[in-house]
Amino acid sequence: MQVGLLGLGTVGSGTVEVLRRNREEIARRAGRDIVVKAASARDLKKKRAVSLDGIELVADPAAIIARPDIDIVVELIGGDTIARELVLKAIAAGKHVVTANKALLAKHGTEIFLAAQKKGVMVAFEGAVAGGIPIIKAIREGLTANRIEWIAGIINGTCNYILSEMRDKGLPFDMVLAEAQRLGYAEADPAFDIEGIDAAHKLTILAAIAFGIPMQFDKAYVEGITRLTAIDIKYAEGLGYRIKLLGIAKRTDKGIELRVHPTLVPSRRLIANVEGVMNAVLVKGDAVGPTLFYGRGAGSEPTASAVVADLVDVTRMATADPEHRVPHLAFRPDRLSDVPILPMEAVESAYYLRLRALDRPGVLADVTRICADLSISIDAIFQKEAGEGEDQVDVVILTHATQEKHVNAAIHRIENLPTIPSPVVRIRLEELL
Ligand SMILES: NC(=O)C1=CN([C@@H]2O[C@H](COP(=O)(O)OP(=O)(O)OC[C@H]3O[C@@H](n4cnc5c(N)ncnc54)[C@H](O)[C@@H]3O)[C@@H](O)[C@H]2O)C=CC1
Ligand SMILES: N[C@@H](CC=O)C(=O)O
Ligand code: NA
Repeated sequence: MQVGLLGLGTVGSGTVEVLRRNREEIARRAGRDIVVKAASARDLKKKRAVSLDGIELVADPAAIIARPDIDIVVELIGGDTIARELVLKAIAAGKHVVTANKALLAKHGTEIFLAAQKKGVMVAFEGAVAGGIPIIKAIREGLTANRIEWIAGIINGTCNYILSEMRDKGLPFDMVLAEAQRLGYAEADPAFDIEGIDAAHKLTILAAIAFGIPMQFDKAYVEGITRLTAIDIKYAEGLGYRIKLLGIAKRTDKGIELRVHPTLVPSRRLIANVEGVMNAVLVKGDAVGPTLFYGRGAGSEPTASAVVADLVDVTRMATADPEHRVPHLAFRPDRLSDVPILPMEAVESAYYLRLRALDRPGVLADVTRICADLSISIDAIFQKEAGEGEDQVDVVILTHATQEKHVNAAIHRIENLPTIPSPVVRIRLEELL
């Protein structure tokens, strides 16, 4: 199979390297040689760590799509503008497409998969979610007997790396983010990572293949890690929890929860101990029960591992009748469900609340009364010691599961108390299993 590669950055160069190094083994698996014939790059003269011997370098990615000798176009440019045009162009030209671009699929997946279905070509995207972990294949094929109940995952390597390094080494946020960028983990615009957007792109894709719903990125609740403070990480640790950026997709009687936010997870859970760039995805199926998938979620060769696996899959299935291929999103495109995505206020979770209170009698009574009025059941309440010479104390409350709208109402009332001078910190808490 002849491959045309669009983009020779972190993942593109890893793909060239893995294909070159494991060429023979890959050919023995795929039944045919898979070779990169041409690649497009913005800077043709740039010195690269990877050997490009035998690969024709061109500036214009559209020229690669137009070549009749290219069977598969691999899109590794990123973003959802040029990449969308190129992917649609490749499909229209009858090429199969492999991409690791979650932003593109979460926003334009419906259009892209429809175009591919009409043209009878494949669009493979294992690299788009949790890097090297074969989670798309696992959910779409390995767990296909199950009614998936929920998914909870650490699906952004950059954020997990930042949280781990802040907690373990006490390093400042900005310094760790710069290191994640240097290591090739972060998106071109790292705001996509730290604001939770990249995790929401991936969660959108996971929810679609798990529940048989259309991609609905615009309905996902997205909260990143930029407002997390060292003090909450420390208090959580003291209470037996770790804070992780989780993507959660869950079926309920009323609809589907689709949410990305920092989450307290009991420290004894396996997923709480996933550190650095590693990702982990918990999938609960009705027949299999809980399953956990773990591995590198970002970086050059881990992501290339998924891209090359897709190339092998496409090579194996290229001559098969399109009707007999696994559907792109696991479910037949004409059998998608219109079950609604729940607004965040309707979601149920437990909560960690931290308030800074004036050290006066009756403050705790006021706060607990507000919670009781709103039927919020308190699991534990801790008052931290005031610092030397301070007349304010931190109060930490852990609640039982309750609807988010009740917690928001309680926070509003607590913040209006004269004894509470600053905003209440709210972090969701999930026991998970
Ligand atoms: N870096 C990672 O760990 C992972 C990245 N991804 C996804 O893979 C894709 C690529 O990511 P990276 O390799 O990290 O990005 P990158 O920024 O390292 O590489 C992108 C490459 O595309 C080139 N490019 C940009 N515009 C171009 C154009 N018009 N024509 C030709 N080339 C152009 C750039 O010069 C750059 O070399 C993105 O969609 C990203 O979200 C997915 C999983 C992991
Ligand atoms: N920026 C992403 C790269 C992989 O998808 C991440 O940090 O996880
Ligand atoms: Na993957």
